[in-house]
Amino acid sequence: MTMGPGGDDARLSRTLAHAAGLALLDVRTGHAEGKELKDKGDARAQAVLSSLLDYHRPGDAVLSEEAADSAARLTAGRVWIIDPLDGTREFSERPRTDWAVHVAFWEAGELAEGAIALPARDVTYGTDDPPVVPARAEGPIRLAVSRSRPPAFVTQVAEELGAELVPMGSAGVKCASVWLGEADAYLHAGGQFEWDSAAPVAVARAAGLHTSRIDGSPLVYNRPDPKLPDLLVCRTEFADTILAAVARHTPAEVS
Ligand SMILES: Nc1ncnc2c1ncn2[C@@H]1O[C@H](COP(=O)(O)O)[C@@H](OP(=O)(O)O)[C@H]1O
Ligand SMILES: [Mg+2]
Repeated sequence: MTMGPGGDDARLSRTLAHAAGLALLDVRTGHAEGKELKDKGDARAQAVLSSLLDYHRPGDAVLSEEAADSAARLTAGRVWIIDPLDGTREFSERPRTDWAVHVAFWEAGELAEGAIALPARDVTYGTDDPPVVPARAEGPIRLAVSRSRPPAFVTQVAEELGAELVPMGSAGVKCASVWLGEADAYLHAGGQFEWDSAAPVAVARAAGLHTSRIDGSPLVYNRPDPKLPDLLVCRTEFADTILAAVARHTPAEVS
């Protein structure tokens, strides 16, 4: 852990996510629509995160959805993995609130800290103060799933489990729905990148949730190829049941 300007790494993750979130809210008050609004949001949030990281942690490497990748991160001991705007589509659809800023900190082989801001809901979750997962009410398993491109195999798994699908945008918001008790699991396959899940997975782990690939193997970050196409984040009591159901359905998205 590094203490420096901006506090320790967990505290800095929160500060960065919150600051980029304020900038995104400002962008959203403008007149831009559609692709122009998405592009402005991506660029502004990237600029805020990049300048704050340059100032607070000039020696650290960065992997961002919105910046050129550098091989330097593969030999670095400290790497920030950021998605300046996750749920870009939903960001451009005012007044939707299911979009997020992801800031994760990776150190020596493992996700160490992270924060995710949901600016339109005026809340930031972080490993510095992990969410407390509420007790579960009775009822069918609820699976958070992409609202715009739900993987076909998730529908098959849901049918087998008698589960309900809860569609929403943003990987981060779907993970948050699990620690908030609004869903029991976020199941995804078919494509994603490390920045889509790093910060939400760091927070989910700190909250005591199960996090893995859909074959049950560990999620590994800061690899040479940042593709990380599938994941399961869920309440621990459902991990075995969901992984077993997934194993009975070969996802076309990953076959
Ligand atoms: N099949 C796929 N291939 C690549 N990225 C995907 C994907 N499905 C989802 N994602 C990414 O995961 C994030 C959440 O998607 P969704 O809301 O559909 O669940 C989005 O990130 P961005 O908004 O940062 O691009 C989206 O681009
Ligand atoms: Mg994303």
